[in-house]
Amino acid sequence: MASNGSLKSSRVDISLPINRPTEKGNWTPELDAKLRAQEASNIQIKGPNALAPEFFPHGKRSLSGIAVRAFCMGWTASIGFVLTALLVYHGSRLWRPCMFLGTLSVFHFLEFYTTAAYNTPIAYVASFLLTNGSQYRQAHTLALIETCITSYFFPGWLARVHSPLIISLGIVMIAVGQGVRSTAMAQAGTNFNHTVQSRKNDGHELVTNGLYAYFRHPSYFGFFWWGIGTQLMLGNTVCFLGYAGILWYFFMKRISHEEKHLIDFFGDDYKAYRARTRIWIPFI
Ligand SMILES: C[S@@+](CC[C@H](N)C(=O)[O-])C[C@H]1O[C@@H](n2cnc3c(N)ncnc32)[C@H](O)[C@@H]1O
Repeated sequence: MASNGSLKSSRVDISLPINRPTEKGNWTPELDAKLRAQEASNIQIKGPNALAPEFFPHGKRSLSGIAVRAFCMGWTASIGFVLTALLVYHGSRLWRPCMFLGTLSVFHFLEFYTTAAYNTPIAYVASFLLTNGSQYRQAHTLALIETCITSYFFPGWLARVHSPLIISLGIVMIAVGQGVRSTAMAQAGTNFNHTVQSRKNDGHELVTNGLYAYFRHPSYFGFFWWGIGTQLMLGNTVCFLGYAGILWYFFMKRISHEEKHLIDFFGDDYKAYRARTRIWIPFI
């Protein structure tokens, strides 16, 4: 590759796999060509051949940035779960923060993985959802602090309120929530976007099959119960109440906003879909 900085010389030959899922039903040769062109133009290159930032209108796709994050997620999850097993085996209460870090790493890895596998053109560094707003980071930091404090300083109290039944319930909620969310992202494919769309994109189709036949917002259902499950697993009382309240309020607002746009996009089809499905988050 020449280093004169011209756009032509900075072209890289990439052939990231774009799923051509005939089962998604909305795949046309035109859409395929458009997505491939978009993908090719959104690879971020560093150094003298770098494209200007305006070539990345939807966020960065730094391949090195993605590789580093995936590597860190893998290591954190592995160390977190191995330490959890060792600490539980030795009767230490400090398995909780390790398990939390492992669970968070799996969640953020799967956010990127499902996007990359089922909606390749919009798989950017941001798809890990690590920069999901300061309140999101604060919530997880507070949960980590609460579980460290209660595990270390209040073992007697924790032993009374945090029974194996509650821990098991939390783990089941995490597994179900994570499974539903990742499956929904896979089934919605190119119709799924981490950012609520206010304009209908070409090829955006109403998804009403798979999990969407039973849940109107399966990825939100999954995240809501996953989040509450993490706090049950950790034995956090303050953050359990905080997560439940904040997540409920957040999804209540978001769903009402998202559905207004979906009615604009799909009209009576969405109204009929809305009438026959439930969200399965209490009081929403
Ligand atoms: C973060 S995704 C969440 C999707 C859905 N609310 C869920 O929980 O699985 C947000 C995007 O999905 C789109 N979306 C939501 N429900 C949809 C459906 N049933 N069919 C197609 N697109 C949908 C919205 O237009 C929005 O841009």
